[in-house]
Amino acid sequence: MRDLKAAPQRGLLIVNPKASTGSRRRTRWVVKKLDTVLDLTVEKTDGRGHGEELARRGADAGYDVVLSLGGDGTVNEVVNGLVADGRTAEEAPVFAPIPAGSTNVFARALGLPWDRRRASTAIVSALSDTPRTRTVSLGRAQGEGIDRLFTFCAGLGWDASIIQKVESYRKKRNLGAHYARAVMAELTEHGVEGDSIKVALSTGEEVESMGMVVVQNCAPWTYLGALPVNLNARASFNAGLDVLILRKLGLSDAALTAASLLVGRDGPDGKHAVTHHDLSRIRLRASLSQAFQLDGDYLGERTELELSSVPKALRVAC
Ligand SMILES: Nc1ncnc2c1ncn2[C@@H]1O[C@H](COP(=O)(O)OP(=O)(O)OP(=O)(O)O)[C@@H](O)[C@H]1O
Repeated sequence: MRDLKAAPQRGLLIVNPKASTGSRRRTRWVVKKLDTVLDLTVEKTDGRGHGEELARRGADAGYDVVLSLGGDGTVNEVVNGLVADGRTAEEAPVFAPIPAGSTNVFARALGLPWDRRRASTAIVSALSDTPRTRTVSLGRAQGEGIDRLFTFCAGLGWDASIIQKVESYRKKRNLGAHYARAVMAELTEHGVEGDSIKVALSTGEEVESMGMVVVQNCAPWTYLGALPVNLNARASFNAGLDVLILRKLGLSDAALTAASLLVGRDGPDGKHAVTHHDLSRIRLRASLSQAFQLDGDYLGERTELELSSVPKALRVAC
């Protein structure tokens, strides 16, 4: 086990220069701040997958702390690189996410401020005199050519189709309006008829979803601006996975339920949607291939997936 040593620890900052709220000036500010407590190396990502490769190399090279400066896509890549090759939380470097995306769900779920300056200050304080870390769970998605960890959520069906649409709109500002537009577009395109997704829980229960299954490793599922969207409000880094299963989509009021869940107005009502808490495993089998998302990134279509909880998988400074 590699303990946090007295400063300066060796730190690697992985920067996504294309992250939606990043800039060279902001990166310089963060680097200067981190330099006060870390013997810091800075690396920039040059495209998809590079963050994972840099983090894996950083873990192999024995860095004490690896930080990301980017959005949740970069967080996902860096985390997958850090715990690659079966590294335990004790063997991997401590991780810290500095927000530079538009939503930054993982960092905010850890209690870090959205503002990167305030988040950097909190992380510097966590890494200073009395190193402060916590160990969090991760989720793992396996099946049909995928084996990846997720930090906050995975979804099959409607929510992933909506994320695909929001990504295609490309403009990152006014995310709330983009979500609302995507929900309406999804309703217009597919109506209220969802495809069947069979959900087998580690408790032995089996439930059928008509159109949407959202799995969370922590709460909230996402934010619309400052508003947390809590599909599974009890989800926690200290427990297994939580799941929301949309049960019926055959009626217009069910479509409204789905829409209001996705834009964060209401929690599940038990009739149209149910939730299950603290599960070690969830198996999904869809009648037709469905849109799939991991940590808010659309990853194509899948019919069969297994999602499992990896307890105490990663140490974070926050
Ligand atoms: N140099 C680069 N050029 C283009 N894309 C990159 C580069 N480096 C990383 N990426 C990719 O950009 C994607 C999105 O990055 P990230 O999540 O950090 O920012 P974001 O899109 O602004 O975040 P959010 O979705 O929260 O707004 C990641 O999947 C990553 O692989």
